[in-house]
Amino acid sequence: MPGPHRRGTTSRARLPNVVGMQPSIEVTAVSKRYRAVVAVDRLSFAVRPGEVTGFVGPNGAGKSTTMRVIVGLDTPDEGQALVNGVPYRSLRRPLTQVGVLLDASAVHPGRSARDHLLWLAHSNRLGRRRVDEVLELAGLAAAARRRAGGFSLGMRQRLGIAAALLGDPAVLVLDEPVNGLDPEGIVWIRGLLRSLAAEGRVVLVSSHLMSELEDTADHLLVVGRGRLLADVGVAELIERASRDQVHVRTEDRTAAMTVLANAGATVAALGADLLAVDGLPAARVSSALTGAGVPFSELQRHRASLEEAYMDLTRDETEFAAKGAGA
Ligand SMILES: Nc1ncnc2c1ncn2[C@@H]1O[C@H](COP(=O)(O)OP(=O)(O)OP(=O)(O)O)[C@@H](O)[C@H]1O
Repeated sequence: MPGPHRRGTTSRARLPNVVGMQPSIEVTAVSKRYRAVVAVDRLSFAVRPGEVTGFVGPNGAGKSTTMRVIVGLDTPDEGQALVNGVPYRSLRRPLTQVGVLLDASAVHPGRSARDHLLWLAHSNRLGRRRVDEVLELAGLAAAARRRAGGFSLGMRQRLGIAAALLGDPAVLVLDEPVNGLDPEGIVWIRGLLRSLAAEGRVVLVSSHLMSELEDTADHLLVVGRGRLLADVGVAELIERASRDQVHVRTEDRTAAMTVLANAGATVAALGADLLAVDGLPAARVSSALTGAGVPFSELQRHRASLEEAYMDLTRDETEFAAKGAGA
């Protein structure tokens, strides 16, 4: 069984690898084209330490391409990406500075999980003890000697995360780490990401699961068609999307709709006895209904979910949406 993440990822008290400066990722005016496709379009952002930053956007928005540029696997046509102030390719012993999970299947299928990590550790002059630590941390200790080729998707993800943590890096770039994890694994990765950030690390994590990020991320970078749509705190984005919508429960829906429309609100029915009211603060909704003698049992300001906030933001940017979806 996977072990819980109990006490951070390192026995060291402070981050050892970025002396005299904060760890960072800085992307400046990066563009990347593949023939006719503009995958990334003059994208600029900086990722702050001490927070989990979610990297989100519709399919094909350019997230993986951007992450590949950050870790030197793709060369941008324009612009630059710096990690801890330098291009990734000029880092010495990169595993000790940047932990990367991009493609969890990129493991020699005939090698055991432990041998895979030993090989990586050796290439970066890291000790064997750390290999056993990260196997334990990722819940793979019991499977350490099994061939990685026989691993499930979730186990491969765990192995990829173990590899990313091997060098105790101050910067983490994780593409869809939740992919394939079971519910226990999802809880585990959530705790792991939060504690990595709490230790002052830079944690950039792409995901399609807004519900996951709502519980995990502090900040969001939203991209669409290669461009930056938002660079915003999760709380602020939800607050913005919540607008001033008020939900009212009433037995007399028709009368309530008439009264509120006459008071200047836009009203939509959400259910037999539930209304969504836009354009009127809660106090005015209450006084209008009370004044007209329309009974109601509940009245509360609606808090948008991160999913709703995200859908608002990306509605026009979805390149591969199913025809008719959301219409
Ligand atoms: N090696 C490549 N060759 C050609 N086109 C590519 C290549 N890699 C990415 N693209 C294209 O670039 C665009 C951005 O792709 P990318 O994989 O970066 O998006 P993404 O946001 O990670 O998508 P998803 O959420 O589906 O993983 C897409 O149109 C994709 O088809």
